[in-house]
Amino acid sequence: MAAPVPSAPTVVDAAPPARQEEVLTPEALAFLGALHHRFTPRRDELLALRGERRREIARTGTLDFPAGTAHIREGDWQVAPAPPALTDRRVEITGPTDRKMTINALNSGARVWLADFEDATAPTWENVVLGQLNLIDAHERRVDFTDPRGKTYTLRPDEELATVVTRPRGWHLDERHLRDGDGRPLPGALVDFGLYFFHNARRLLDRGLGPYFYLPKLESHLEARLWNEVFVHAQDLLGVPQGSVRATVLIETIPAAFEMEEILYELRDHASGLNAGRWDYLFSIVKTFRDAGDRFVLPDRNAVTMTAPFMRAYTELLVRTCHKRGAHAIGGMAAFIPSRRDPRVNEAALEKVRADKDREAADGFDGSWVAHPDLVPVARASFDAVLGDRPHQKDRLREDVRVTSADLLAVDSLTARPTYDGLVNAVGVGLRYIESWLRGTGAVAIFNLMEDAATAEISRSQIWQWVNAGVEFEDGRKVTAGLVREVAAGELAALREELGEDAFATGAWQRAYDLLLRVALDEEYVDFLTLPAYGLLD
Ligand SMILES: CC(=O)SCCNC(=O)CCNC(=O)[C@H](O)C(C)(C)COP(=O)(O)OP(=O)(O)OC[C@H]1O[C@@H](n2cnc3c(N)ncnc32)[C@H](O)[C@@H]1OP(=O)(O)O
Ligand SMILES: O=CC(=O)O
Ligand SMILES: [Mg+2]
Repeated sequence: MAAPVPSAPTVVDAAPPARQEEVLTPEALAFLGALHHRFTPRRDELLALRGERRREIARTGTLDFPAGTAHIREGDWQVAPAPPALTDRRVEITGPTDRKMTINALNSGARVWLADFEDATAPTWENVVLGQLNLIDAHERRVDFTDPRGKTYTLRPDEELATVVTRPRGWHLDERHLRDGDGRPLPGALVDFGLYFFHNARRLLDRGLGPYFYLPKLESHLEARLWNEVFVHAQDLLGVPQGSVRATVLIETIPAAFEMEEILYELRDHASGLNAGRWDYLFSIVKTFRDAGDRFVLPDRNAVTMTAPFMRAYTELLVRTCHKRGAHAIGGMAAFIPSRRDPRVNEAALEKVRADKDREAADGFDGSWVAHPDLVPVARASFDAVLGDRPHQKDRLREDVRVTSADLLAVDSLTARPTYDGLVNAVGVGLRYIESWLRGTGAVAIFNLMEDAATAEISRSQIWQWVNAGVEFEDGRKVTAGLVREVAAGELAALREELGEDAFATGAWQRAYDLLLRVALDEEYVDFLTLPAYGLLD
């Protein structure tokens, strides 16, 4: 008897954005249903495994390179050669997929655009559906747009456009507006991947490109294996040649830093690189070792730089691992945002980003991320200076790099301590970011820095960590839940004063305040702030 055909998911509780039917065609929904039927049970097991592993880390207080996969680390293998469009990746711009930013990013002069359904996007149904529509329209070259002021946006000629690499949501997030016959939501990761792949894979291949992805927030090589199985099955279902998909994996959790080789190995026929996702990485350190008392207490976020020894160990190991396996090593995001209004802020941002990109290029990275079009020339200059006409520097094997587990875990080598100002900043950033996210905007400039889901996770997790580790400031004041509430109430009152009653009331401030206190203070640490936040989103 033939296997039953999985039923297509249905859309529930969602006002349909214009042209939704072009994205959620019956065929596309059937494709999502097939992915969901086959892979969601394993996704669920892997999420449960994260919890088990975390409990084991809480028990042992440490992490190490897994003994069971030593043969992979010692083996002789390489990832598939990079396709032409992903051979020179010296500058990559990231950002959400709204229509204006889609055009601006594609036109920015960067080699790659990371089209983001993760850290930079609040996954409202409208953002999810219209983001996919904008990508389809961009690939169809019909994405022109006029803003409310009458400014028009059109795409540059093909050869000047960035290559699109789409980042689906992480494994942990569900898409509650798409449900199977039993009422279960589909994983957001499969929805974002599936819709992009279904609508664009063939068209991209016809143009000599391909369906390219960034994979976020992985915690183990088993999660990479699941992604690989999704790719193989999706390619089969659409009759697309195996190996068409290319994936760059973000190494942005501390458990994944111990499995870089294994992650590349699992994806080797589809892998095109690793990226050093520094912000989620810091969040993951706090989260993973949250029961370890004082040992993993990070100082104020702005005091932890990429030259801290444990951060450097992580990026050096990433470059070495990638180049040993023939993969690209892509650097991370410097959060300084240029200003077109304030030359002083602008110059300071350019200078800091320049230093960050210079260091990455000198360390052997093959390219790096920027958050804003005005930073593209800055990053390009840093990489041009090192690469010249070469598309990458994978021949720099960095065999000089030796990184031990102790190096990756040496957080206590930092001498800076948390400060009261750092607490005020964490509360202020957390509040402002969550408020923006709840209104549907997942990337914002706050205090001249780029803030997204990853950086906001650091803010709220640091507050949780400082309270739970009983941190004392230099003046002897202890970080308590009471102090955090006092600071948060002061911030909220100041915002109300600054914005005025009307603007304050039309924002989502009270909900943001309540949520921040919950995810920063609840005794039971919430794994991702976006999980409870999603329940408050349209
Ligand atoms: C930890 C991580 O995961 S990092 C990756 C995820 N985070 C991101 O991708 C953040 C990307 N960056 C952004 O979203 C934006 O740069 C922000 C929100 C930080 C700042 O944006 P704005 O306040 O609009 O900046 P600003 O006013 O200077 O923008 C100037 C122009 O550049 C455009 N722009 C700014 N950043 C981007 C971007 N990343 N992609 C495309 N266009 C952009 C703006 O749309 C604006 O266009 P316009 O002149 O046509 O209106
Ligand atoms: O996604 C990138 C990060 O730094 O987090
Ligand atoms: Mg991230």
